[in-house]
Amino acid sequence: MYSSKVSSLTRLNQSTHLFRRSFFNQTYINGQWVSSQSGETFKVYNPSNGKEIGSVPNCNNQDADKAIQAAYDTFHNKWSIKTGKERSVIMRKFNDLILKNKDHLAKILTTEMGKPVKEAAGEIVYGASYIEWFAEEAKRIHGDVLPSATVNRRSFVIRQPVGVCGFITPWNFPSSMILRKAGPALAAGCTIVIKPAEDTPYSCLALCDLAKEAGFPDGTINVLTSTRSAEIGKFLCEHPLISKMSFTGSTEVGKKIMAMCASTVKKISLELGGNAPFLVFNSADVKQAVQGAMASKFRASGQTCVCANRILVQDGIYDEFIAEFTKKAKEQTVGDGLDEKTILGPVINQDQYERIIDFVADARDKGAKIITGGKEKKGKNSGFFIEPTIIADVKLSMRVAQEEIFGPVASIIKFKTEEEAIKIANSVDVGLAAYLYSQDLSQVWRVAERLQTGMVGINEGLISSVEAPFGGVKQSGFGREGSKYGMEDYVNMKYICMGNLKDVDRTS
Ligand SMILES: NC(=O)c1ccc[n+]([C@@H]2O[C@H](COP(=O)([O-])OP(=O)(O)OC[C@H]3O[C@@H](n4cnc5c(N)ncnc54)[C@H](O)[C@@H]3O)[C@@H](O)[C@H]2O)c1
Ligand SMILES: O=CCCC(=O)O
Repeated sequence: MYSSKVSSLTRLNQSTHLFRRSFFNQTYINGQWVSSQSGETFKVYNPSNGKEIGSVPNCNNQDADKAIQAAYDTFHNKWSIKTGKERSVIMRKFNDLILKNKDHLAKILTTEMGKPVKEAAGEIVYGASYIEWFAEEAKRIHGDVLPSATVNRRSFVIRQPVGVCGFITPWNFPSSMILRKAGPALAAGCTIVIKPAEDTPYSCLALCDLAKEAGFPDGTINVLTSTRSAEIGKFLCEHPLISKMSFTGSTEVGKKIMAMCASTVKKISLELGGNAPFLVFNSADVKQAVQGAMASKFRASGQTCVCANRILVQDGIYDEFIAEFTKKAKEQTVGDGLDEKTILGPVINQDQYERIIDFVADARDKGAKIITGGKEKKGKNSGFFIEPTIIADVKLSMRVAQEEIFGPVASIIKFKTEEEAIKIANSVDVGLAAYLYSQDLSQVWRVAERLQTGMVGINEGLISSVEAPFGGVKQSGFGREGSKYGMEDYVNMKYICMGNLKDVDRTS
């Protein structure tokens, strides 16, 4: 298993030299490792130390066209014509290969993205779970027989793959955001063209090598590593041979994707930004709430779309919650994700680093209290580290309350009544995840049903799992990834009407 080009990956642990060489320096189109037709490459850096990891091809529209054409041919001639069971067998093998190489993939992920290697291994397992789940679902893409209003007719619904799918994915989950889309797409019989985030192309390329080993036909999975996001994005969205775009990233870019897809009326899924409210009521178990807040806020150094962004705490337990939360936050070890002791890695890059530091300054200037942190951990040129930060007495006018922080900064707002908390929670134009902590069962249902989000965690800070539908409402997008609902985004429903059935026409 895991032979040829990637054999160095299996030796990842043995020396830094081999480790560095195991990062692919070509992209993957039509089953081949290739350079860009532009002849250009771009550099990728490790956010823990600012050092260059390597270079990958800077693909252009010519490369994109080649990848789309390969995906189109493979869709029609090889992948969609397999039975669900045949696709399932290959997907199952892909899942097994990912899990077998979990530790190697985790190190690649940590090196390019920064999250601690244990957390990265968790992401690999999480991503693989979508391949495993949808490998099973591939065998269950059922149709329907509908009751017909006319005796000499029979009506059916069949569900068919949408066709070639374009994926544009973010850097914060370089592996699982791709696999979460690839699971249902591949199971349905679709082929894919992926444009991974420019900060983190290596996890995607390593997955392709495993996909080849698993036996996907050439052209089933294609990758465009590129810094030309806007150009390639437009090309994919407007290309007539692409039937569906699935985008995970910011709301700002998601709106552009939606507008660009209008020209060819593509099916789209948008998994966009959040601004999760985390409500802690007086009846909550405070220790449990703090544990949930730690998990939700500081996962991936605060760089997840479902991270608690506004922590709303009721006045009766406000001081107790802050004291306990501060104690736990101070215990976090910040550092290089490859160091086993690290709990919090760096943030992704200089822009993100400066954005977060500005958020803290804005809150401080407007009168919030910085309880702990708020500072860079080391010189920013040697890694983008930020201490876990807690800001109390946050007002709604502050940037930490209005915008998605995407960093290890917790903003805490005091509230008095349930009505006030719900009003604040729903006051933003996005609605991905929300959390609430309460031991009052009636309150739990009252509040959960009124929160304007696609997902709600009750007395639970980590809610993502393959069995559950992941997705948002409002400007957090639409479409659902994972679960029994996840296949719907990758199939078209076709109604088939069979008429003039003489032998069943009871009127003749
Ligand atoms: N809802 C979810 O499931 C989910 C998951 C992860 C991240 N996110 C969101 O993603 C954001 C952070 O990720 P990011 O900074 O990579 O987001 P981003 O929108 O800047 O980039 C996402 C992807 O879009 C590409 N891109 C950028 N500009 C583009 C353009 N004009 N046309 C086409 N593609 C373009 C990028 O290269 C990248 O591959 C946050 O807002 C976060 O909440 C959402
Ligand atoms: O960042 C968004 C994805 C996070 C998750 O799947 O839990």
